[in-house]
Amino acid sequence: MAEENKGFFKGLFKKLGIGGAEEPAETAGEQSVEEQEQQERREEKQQEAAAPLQPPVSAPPAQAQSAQPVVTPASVPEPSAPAPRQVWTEPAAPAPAPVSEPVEQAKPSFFDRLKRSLSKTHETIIGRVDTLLLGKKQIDTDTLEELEEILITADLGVKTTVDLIRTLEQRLKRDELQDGAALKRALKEEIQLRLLEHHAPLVVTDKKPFVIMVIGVNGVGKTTTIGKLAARYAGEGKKVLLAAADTFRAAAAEQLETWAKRVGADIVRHKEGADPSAVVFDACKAAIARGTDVLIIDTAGRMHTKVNLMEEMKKIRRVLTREIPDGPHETLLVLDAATGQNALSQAKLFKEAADVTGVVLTKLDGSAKGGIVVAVCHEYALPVRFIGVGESVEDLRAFDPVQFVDALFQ
Ligand SMILES: Nc1nc2c(ncn2[C@@H]2O[C@H](COP(=O)(O)OP(=O)(O)OP(=O)(O)O)[C@@H](O)[C@H]2O)c(=O)[nH]1
Repeated sequence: MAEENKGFFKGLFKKLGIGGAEEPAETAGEQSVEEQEQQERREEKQQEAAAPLQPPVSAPPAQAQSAQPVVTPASVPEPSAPAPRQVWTEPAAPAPAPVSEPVEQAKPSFFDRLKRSLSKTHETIIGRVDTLLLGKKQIDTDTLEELEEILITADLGVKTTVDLIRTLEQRLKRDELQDGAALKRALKEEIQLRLLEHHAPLVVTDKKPFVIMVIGVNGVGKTTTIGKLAARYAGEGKKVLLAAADTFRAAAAEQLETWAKRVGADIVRHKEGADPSAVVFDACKAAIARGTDVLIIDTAGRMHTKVNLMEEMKKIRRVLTREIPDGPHETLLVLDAATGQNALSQAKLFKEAADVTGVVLTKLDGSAKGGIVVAVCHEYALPVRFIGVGESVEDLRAFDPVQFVDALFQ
């Protein structure tokens, strides 16, 4: 071996702390091919043994401490064994990417989720408005006429659209709509104003129990909404009782029971087909006796005519007010936003039949008909209390008109 190589190996093994046993055999002449191969294999093994000890440089400290896929003991070098350090001069191989380590993604904010949920509605309204305004140098009455058509077909409702266009015409006369951007700004402001006009969040007072009666046709998301509301109030430390007064479908009570267990609420339920009023009666008694804070009543939505609906509602109210004279404190109508104009007809029917005090619009996620929020609110002067943007508990949110319009226009 050349003299400088010997020096090099000596230095190397000294650094590795391996000692003379590992030193290449001192021979008078050159190493044999076999010896060289053995030497190379030894060095490769040393490098392999050293590599897993390299900390994954890219892993942030928090992750390194978090629950990681457990490394089986077999692959962990003995803690007492002197760990050979990797010092070989080969270009350092990048540390293996920690592919198996779950990278904690920052949860998108609710505003981002709302924006995503409204993306189809955004396309239906704002996308089409943008196309209309593309290259337009001047805003005139023709532009507003075309805008009117867009808004009506985007489920804002005829009454609300006509009202919006009239206001925009006045603003046009006042020279406030010089260009497309100004028109878009004005449209946003006017929609926001109409939503704010009737806006009122649901305030659960300290009446014991505070009674929320939930109504709406089947399939709109009533039971899911009740479960989410129960989770919200139970999360605030309130004692919640659910009344399964939708006795037409066994699965409805079961679904409610699952939610009750999940969120730690009480439930009163009868057999399938029982009288809904009897369930309400028992639930009221139980709520009073147990000192319940919030009593939420699920009702069936299978009354196809207004007369039936009114009769059923009257009966439930009669029983309820006998036990809790000022109840229900909130009659919450659940509407499926994805049904567009149907939701609007339901709002009309239920408002006349059931003294609705607030609305929940569910399934805004993935629907192109989110414009219905504006129509329900403005046309029927009903406050939208909550919106549903998905199936999980955190997907029911108190409605915020400013945030909603911002998310819609962005
Ligand atoms: N994507 C989405 N799905 C929802 C939302 N709210 C409810 N759902 C789903 O809509 C379906 C119907 O919901 P339910 O709560 O059973 O509706 P319901 O009005 O109680 O129906 P009945 O019990 O038949 O009267 C379920 O699959 C829910 O998970 C929402 O905001 N977004």
